[in-house]
Amino acid sequence: MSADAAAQSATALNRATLSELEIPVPSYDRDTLRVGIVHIGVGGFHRAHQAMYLDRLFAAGRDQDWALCGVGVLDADRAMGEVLHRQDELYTLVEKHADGSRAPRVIGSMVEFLVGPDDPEAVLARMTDPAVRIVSLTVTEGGYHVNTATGEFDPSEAAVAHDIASPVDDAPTSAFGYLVEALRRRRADGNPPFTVMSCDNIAGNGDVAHRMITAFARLRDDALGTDLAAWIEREVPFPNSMVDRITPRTTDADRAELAERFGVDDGWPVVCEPFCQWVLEDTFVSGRPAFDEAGVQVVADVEPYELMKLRLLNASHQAIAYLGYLAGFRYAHEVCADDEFVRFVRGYMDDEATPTLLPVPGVDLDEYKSTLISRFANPEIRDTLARLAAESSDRIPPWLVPVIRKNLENGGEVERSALIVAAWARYAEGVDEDGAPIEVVDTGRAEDRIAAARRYPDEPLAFLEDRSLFGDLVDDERFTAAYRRHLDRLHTDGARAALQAVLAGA
Ligand SMILES: NC(=O)c1ccc[n+]([C@@H]2O[C@H](COP(=O)([O-])OP(=O)(O)OC[C@H]3O[C@@H](n4cnc5c(N)ncnc54)[C@H](O)[C@@H]3O)[C@@H](O)[C@H]2O)c1
Ligand SMILES: O=P(O)(O)OC[C@@H](O)[C@@H](O)[C@H](O)[C@H](O)CO
Repeated sequence: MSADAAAQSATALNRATLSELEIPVPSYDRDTLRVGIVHIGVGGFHRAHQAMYLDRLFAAGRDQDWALCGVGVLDADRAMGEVLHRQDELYTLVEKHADGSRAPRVIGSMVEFLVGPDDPEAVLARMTDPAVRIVSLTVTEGGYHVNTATGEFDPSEAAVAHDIASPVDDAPTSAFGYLVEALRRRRADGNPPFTVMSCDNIAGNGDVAHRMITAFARLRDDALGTDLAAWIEREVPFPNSMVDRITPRTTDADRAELAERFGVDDGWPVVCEPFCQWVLEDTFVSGRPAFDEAGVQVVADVEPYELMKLRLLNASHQAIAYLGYLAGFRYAHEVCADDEFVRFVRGYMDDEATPTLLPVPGVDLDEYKSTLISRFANPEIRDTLARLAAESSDRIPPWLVPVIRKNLENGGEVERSALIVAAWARYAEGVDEDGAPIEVVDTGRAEDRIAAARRYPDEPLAFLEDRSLFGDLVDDERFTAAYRRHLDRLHTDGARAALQAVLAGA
């Protein structure tokens, strides 16, 4: 049967067709689930992670009053809304194993999806329902509006600026706008607040959410003459968490494969690696699902785990992304099939990232790092370097710059980190080693990064001069010497030679 024919004969996923499917489907009665969590930012990751853990709990007959209502606050989220509405909020999660096998399963833990721009009052009504006790977030690093130079709240984005100044009756347009207006209404109604549970890749994600959301509320208090910020500060918990599961963007090939191999016609399945981890701090105002019974590690202090993950996994993704792209690769697994790149990444992990970590209870770091390399090398995941190289200004400053600063303070090594930063600068020029254009994706920063990168060679440190991204790294002679040497080599000899020089200790 041709791919087209297979797709046409596949069964469209929705509640009426569940019993016809030949893959695992929810074994629980979704009609008895009740919404207890609103999640803002329903992309691939949330659907591969938190929604999957809840599906596991429901399948075990637990906690049926903690079902999910997904919310999108951006116009772009309409596309997800259309697919999920058509499919009764069901979707397929496909785990891709390195041996080519697949573990697909229909996830049923989301029972409602609301698009903010279409019906803001419906979103607020759900968020103010006392049955909702958690609002969770995956709104990307940029969604927290942190000024990377000062670490303070940056109110300049249009949607946020609108929500700070608008009258109470105006519809919110940003995630923070919805959160703070819902909390205001709950307090006015005499109801307890909800817990705000960030699941983004940010060190101290709960603490950052806490500081940014209260700063937003303070500015709104100033505009409206209210006193909500102090109440939020006092009453709303913001647990920290470390979240992990490599979830690439869904492609048409993924949709076609699901139809051909498993007979399921799903408009927006999620594909991911088999590995999954969630380490969560136990601070909730009105309870939580028994996440720990679904495999979540509930701990008192998340910090050692999140530093380990962000500095070993996410910063290594940055190492792979720019150098790998410039060397001609397009996928993470291709880079990790190359011995020189693997030695480089492992060297960064061992000699630069690891000395900056805290002791991590119960984790063998050597094994963790080896597992990371094999996860990156899974050829079935097909994680694109373009995904890993996007939004660099939100990623290098929080993940790699703290490693560099710590090593500079302690006399530690910075050679590999300096090459990673130089490779970002070279990549940001927007032209690859064959003269082909590179699409530099860096929301709100791309133009400025490209312009700074292109000031090379006249001003070799121009890219580093932005203190909002790099702090005072540009003033450190040891770092700038390494950075300049690597940047020169990237231009004269290319990414592979620059990497080989570091491996050779040159
Ligand atoms: N994909 C992964 O491998 C992975 C793994 C661990 C953690 N994460 C975390 O999850 C986040 C999302 O990743 P994804 O793969 O789901 O991406 P995605 O592009 O599939 O989805 C992103 C979601 O965030 C929403 N969003 C983006 N900017 C927003 C903003 N300013 N305000 C409100 N909503 C906003 C989008 O509408 C969308 O629903 C990442 O940025 C990261 O912090 C991702
Ligand atoms: O999703 P981001 O923007 O936080 O970062 C890109 C990747 O490093 C990230 O998505 C990883 O795949 C993920 O953190 C693995 O758990």
